[in-house]
Amino acid sequence: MSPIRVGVLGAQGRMGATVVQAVEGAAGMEIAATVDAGESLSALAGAEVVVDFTHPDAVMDNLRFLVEQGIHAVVGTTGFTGERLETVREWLRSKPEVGVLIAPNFALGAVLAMRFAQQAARFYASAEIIELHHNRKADAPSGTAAHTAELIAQARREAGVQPGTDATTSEVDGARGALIEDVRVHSVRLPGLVAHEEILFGGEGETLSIRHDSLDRVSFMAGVLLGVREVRTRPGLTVGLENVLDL
Ligand SMILES: NC(=O)C1=CN([C@@H]2O[C@H](COP(=O)(O)OP(=O)(O)OC[C@H]3O[C@@H](n4cnc5c(N)ncnc54)[C@H](OP(=O)(O)O)[C@@H]3O)[C@@H](O)[C@H]2O)C=CC1
Ligand SMILES: O=C(O)C1=N[C@H](C(=O)O)C[C@H](O)C1
Repeated sequence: MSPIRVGVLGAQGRMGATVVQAVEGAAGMEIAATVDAGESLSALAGAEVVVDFTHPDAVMDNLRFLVEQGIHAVVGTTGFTGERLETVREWLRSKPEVGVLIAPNFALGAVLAMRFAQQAARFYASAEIIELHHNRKADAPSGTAAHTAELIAQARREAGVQPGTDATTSEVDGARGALIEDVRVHSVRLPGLVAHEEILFGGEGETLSIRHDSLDRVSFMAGVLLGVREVRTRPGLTVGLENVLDL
């Protein structure tokens, strides 16, 4: 069988460079093209699957090009709102054979942590998230933390659980974090960190902490390579690696 021809968008970035190395070392795939900021997307025309780790401001234009060209896409770039996802679905209506996989986090442990948090949410009215990242990260909160908060909020809604009480009446701006739906998310940025998330639940006389640490960007690669292999057989939009892992 001929190797999967993979294009990488953002190939000189922290994630893109790691993806190029991973594809080069993987069986059954090869690099078809790499594109960075300021370069023409047309170089990707010969790729079967393109991996995008660029910037929230760039990713929608990239995706529109890929869908129009009939190229499957595996996207790790953050910044996907419900509205953006709906736009991608709209583009895919005229290209039903194209697969797009968008995942806020490709690390297995992060995907499991999100699923465990989703399972725990109906048992605990009070939940807060702390995400910790390197200080070169452009967006806050992280896409993973935002997605985790949405999953917790959705699980509570489905179970009819109201968010827990919080007696704060006086607050320095930002001290209680950002609200994603009804879940508070706190963002830490420090050199030395890679990507970390702690999901905290509080109940009667107990707390539950679910923590995941990516200590190296290699932690994302098994998920990205799985996505590259699977996206060709999954037409339409898939959001979250959990769907590919059948979790
Ligand atoms: N889903 C997941 O598992 C993960 C997701 N991410 C996400 O991936 C994204 C990238 O992260 P990271 O690699 O750390 O960031 P970097 O800034 O290191 O890399 C981004 C790269 O993309 C380039 N770029 C920007 N715009 C374009 C464009 N229009 N076309 C092609 N290339 C472009 C940048 O170039 P220049 O510097 O010149 O602007 C840079 O080289 C972020 O949104 C991050 O949150 C990160 C890790 C894991
Ligand atoms: O920018 C990063 O580094 C990461 N971004 C993603 C996010 O925002 O969730 C995934 C991971 O946390 C690393």
